[in-house]
Amino acid sequence: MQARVVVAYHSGYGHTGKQAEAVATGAGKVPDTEATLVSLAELNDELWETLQGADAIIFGSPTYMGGTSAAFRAFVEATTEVWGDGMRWKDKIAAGFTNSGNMAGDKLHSLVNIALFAAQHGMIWVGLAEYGGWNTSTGGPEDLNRLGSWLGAMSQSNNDQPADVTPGESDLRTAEALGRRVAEITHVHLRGRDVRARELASA
Ligand SMILES: Cc1cc2nc3c(=O)[nH]c(=O)nc-3n(C[C@H](O)[C@H](O)[C@H](O)COP(=O)(O)O)c2cc1C
Repeated sequence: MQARVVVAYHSGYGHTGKQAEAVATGAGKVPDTEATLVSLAELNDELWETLQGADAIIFGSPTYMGGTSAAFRAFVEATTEVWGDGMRWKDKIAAGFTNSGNMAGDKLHSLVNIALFAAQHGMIWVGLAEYGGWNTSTGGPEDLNRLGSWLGAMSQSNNDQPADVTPGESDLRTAEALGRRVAEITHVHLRGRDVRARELASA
């Protein structure tokens, strides 16, 4: 069975876009997974069709002033149409990621906001499930999940460097890990749903 994972992101200056690419790479590494990357810069019919066809949507936004970007928020508000039309994203798998300039930078607030948004749609949230890194005397910034986030994947980009340099390698590996996990969980979910439908049909 093919799992369709869509990574839907906004990025003002490319840094969250780099993270989004890594998330999609991770998802695409899981066999029988179709990983699609879509920008939320333009909310057109093609975008809505792609999102409707997804089994899982991984949402990404930069953290601006302690929350998701205005463009991401415009997308969130536009999804009320999907919600109002019979909760069409209900039971899709969801996850989230964010990038910002500071190590903390209030990124958690963006992830909480994205998780609440997914919950309002009746989606099933998947966290990162990796130990936190860079938290011992022998740890360092190269550790996986160096920013110690579990609700979703975080990455940090130096404010004075472009997206081809920052976020760094460990944050991109962390983003890949999220993509892989979401794809794996999506396969399990699809299989389970299939089995359950057959059980109910034969009951
Ligand atoms: C309007 C604005 C607000 C920002 N607010 C924050 C913030 O609250 N916390 C933070 O750590 N960085 C903040 N930054 C820095 C960005 O998060 C950082 O530059 C990030 O890499 C931008 O991602 P992007 O290239 O995908 O747009 C802000 C940047 C902008 C332009």
